[in-house]
Amino acid sequence: MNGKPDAAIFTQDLCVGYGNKEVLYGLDLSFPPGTFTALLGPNGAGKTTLLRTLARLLPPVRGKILLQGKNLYDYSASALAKRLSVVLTEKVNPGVFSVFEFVSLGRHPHTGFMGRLSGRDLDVVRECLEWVKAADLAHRQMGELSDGERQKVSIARALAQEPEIILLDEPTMHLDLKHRMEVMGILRQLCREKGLAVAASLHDVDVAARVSDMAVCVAKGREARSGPTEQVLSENRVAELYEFEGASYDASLCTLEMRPKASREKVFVNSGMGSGAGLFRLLSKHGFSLAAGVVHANDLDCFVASAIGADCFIQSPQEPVGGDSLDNALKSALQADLIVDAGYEIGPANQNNIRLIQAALSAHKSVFSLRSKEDAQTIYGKDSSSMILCNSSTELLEKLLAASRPGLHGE
Ligand SMILES: Nc1ncnc2c1ncn2[C@@H]1O[C@H](COP(=O)(O)OP(=O)(O)OP(=O)(O)O)[C@@H](O)[C@H]1O
Repeated sequence: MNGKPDAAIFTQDLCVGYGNKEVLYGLDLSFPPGTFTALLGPNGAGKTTLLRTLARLLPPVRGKILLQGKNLYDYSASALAKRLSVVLTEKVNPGVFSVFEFVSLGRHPHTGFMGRLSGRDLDVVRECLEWVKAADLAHRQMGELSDGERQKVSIARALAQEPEIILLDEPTMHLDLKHRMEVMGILRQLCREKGLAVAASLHDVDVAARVSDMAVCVAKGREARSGPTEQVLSENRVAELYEFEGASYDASLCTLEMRPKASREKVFVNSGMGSGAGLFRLLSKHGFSLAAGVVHANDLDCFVASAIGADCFIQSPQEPVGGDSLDNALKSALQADLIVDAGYEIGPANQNNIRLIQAALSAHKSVFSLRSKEDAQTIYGKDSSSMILCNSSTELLEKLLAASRPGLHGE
C-alpha cells in the first residue's frame, strides 16, 4: 500500500503525535479513490491522531502528506475543504440550526464572500440529505435529533463540501444496529457510486472486514500494517492487534468468537452441515469444554468449533468421514463425559459418524440427541432407546446442565 501518485491522499514516512510525543511513525499509507479504508487498532493506538493529522487539524511530527500529489499544507483552507472533509466524534454543538442550515454549512468553501447560497448550493444540500436518507429531517432542529440521525446529518454536511476524501472517526459510535448498518451502507455507496476515498476508524473488526476494501492496523510501538482487508485481517493478526484473551477472530466468516474458560465437563458434539454451529456457542457460553467431530474442513461447524477452541476432528472435504480423523474422534468421544448428536442429515460423506454415537451408546455414555424418536430408531436401532432425546437446543442445554457437575473440570 505504498503511496501512489493516483491516490487521493498518501503519506510518506509520516509520524503523528503531539509535540515531540510520537504516537505512530513510519506510516506509508495510500487512500485511493473509490476505496473504503478501515483504521483499526485498540484504544489509544492512534487512530484519531492519524485522522486528525490527515485532516490537517494536527501538524505531523515529521514526514509528508500528499493530497492529489501536492503537499497538504500547500492548500488554502477553502481549497482543502473542497477536497477533503472530516466527521469527528466530538458532539457537534447544534446551536439553533435546522438540519438544512447545518448541512448548508458544508457549502461554505463553495460560496462567495457573502456566503450566500446559490440555487445549485441548495440543490447540493438537498441531494446530500437524500444521499444519507435524511431528507425528511431537513426542517427539524439539530438539537432534537437522535445520535443516529445526527451522525447521518454530519455525513451529509461533510458531503456537501463535495470532497474527494472523507475522513471519519468512529462513525458508528453510539449507533444502534440499524443505524450502524445504514451508515456503513452509505459510506460504501459513496465509494462505489461517487468514487470517494473514505477512511474511517472502526472498533468492530467484523464490520470492518465486511465493508472495507483496505485496512490499516495500528498499535502502540508497533509497525502499522496496511493492505487489502482480506490480506491484513488474518486470525493471528487480529488476535495480536487486540491482544485477545478468551476470544478469537475467524477470518473466513468475519466473526468474533468468545473462548470462555471451561468450567464444566467435556461434551463431544457429533454434528455436520452447520447443525453444530449454534450448539458450540451455546455450550461454550455455559462453560462446557467441547470436542467436535468428525467435521469436514469446509463445514460451518468446523469454522465455528475451531474458532471457539474446541478439539476438532477434521476430515478433508474430498473424503468421506473415516481414517485417522474417525479413530481419533472415537477416542475423544469415549473419553468425553457427555455426548451430543446434533441431528444432522446423514449421507454417504458422513455416515461413518454414526459409529461414534453407536460406540458411545455401547459404552453406556450419556448420549443426548436432537433427533425425533423415529429418526433415532432408524439410524441407531434398538440402542437408541437409551438416548436422551431433546426437541430443541434449549431443552438439550437444560438436560446437559442437569447432568453436569460444574467446577470440576475447568481447563
Ligand atoms: N491532545 C493530546 N496530547 C497528548 N497526547 C494525546 C492527546 N490526545 C491523545 N493523546 C494520546 O495519543 C495516543 C493515541 O490517542 P488516540 O485518541 O489517537 O487513539 P485512538 O486509537 O483513537 O483511541 P480510541 O480507540 O480510544 O479512540 C493515546 O496515548 C492518547 O492518550
